[in-house]
Amino acid sequence: MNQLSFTKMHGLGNSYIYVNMFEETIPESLLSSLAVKVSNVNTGIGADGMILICPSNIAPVKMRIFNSDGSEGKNCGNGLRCVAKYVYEHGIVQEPSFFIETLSGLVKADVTVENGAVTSVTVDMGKPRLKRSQIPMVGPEAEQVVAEPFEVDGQRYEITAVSMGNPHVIFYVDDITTAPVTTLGPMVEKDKRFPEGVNVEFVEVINDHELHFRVWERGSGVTQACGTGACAAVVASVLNGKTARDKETIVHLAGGDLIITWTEEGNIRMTGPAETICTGVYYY
Ligand SMILES: N[C@@H](CCC[C@H](N)C(=O)O)C(=O)O
Repeated sequence: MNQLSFTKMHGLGNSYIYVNMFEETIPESLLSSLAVKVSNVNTGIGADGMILICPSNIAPVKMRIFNSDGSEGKNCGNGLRCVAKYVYEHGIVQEPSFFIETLSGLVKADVTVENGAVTSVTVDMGKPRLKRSQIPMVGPEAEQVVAEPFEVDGQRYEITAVSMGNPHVIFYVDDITTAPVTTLGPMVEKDKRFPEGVNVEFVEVINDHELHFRVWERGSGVTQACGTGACAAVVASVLNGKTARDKETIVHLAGGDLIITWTEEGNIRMTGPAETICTGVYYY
């Protein structure tokens, strides 16, 4: 039987099983099925997926994220803050500001440390990608998808699509408590117009710097929070004239709040917490 040391961490309730690949070895062919197994709440550890903290040739560390269905994502906002906490607290990095490699590029993390523990992390998530071909979504490649009519099951909606290195689609709702997260979410996640699938977000605008947010994540379903999704919601809200550019926006997720700014220079800055739940050994 194989065994694996792990750390379970969460960012606003979006939990993953973190594996330190500086010390562990897992064959590439097992990663997807292992993510499914460890995520299972009954027969595994229970999480929204698995995140690998890996050596990198271009940064101090590389993050790989697997959803609970075993699919590999290209980015994860809550995961980045947890990886930043892990590598700082485990001495893999010594400076409070450092780069993390992801499958969608390099991002920069700045940790806030109190009594040796990381309490909050700001990540410069880079620039949102707005062309249809970059989401990706079928249709005219160079066009943006902003307040575009979108029909599902005979019902008409309006969508805005944003890539934060991974695909997001935003639906505005009048009341977040009745948002059709578990009904519309899974239908849109696998809609053919999004050839790589999509993370589906529901947003209620409170005012020009505050949003309510719920999510159906590609590959994981309902989660308490999605960092890249919250960044995408802020971008969508600026594009739709609902919130201001270059101003801090508070995004209220099911698991707590993120503070996000789409800066004048074009990058997205996200600040929020990262927490360690437990460590252990998993047998497989
Ligand atoms: N929870 C994440 C996003 C995880 C990946 C996503 N489900 C995908 O497949 O793109 C976040 O905090 O950003």
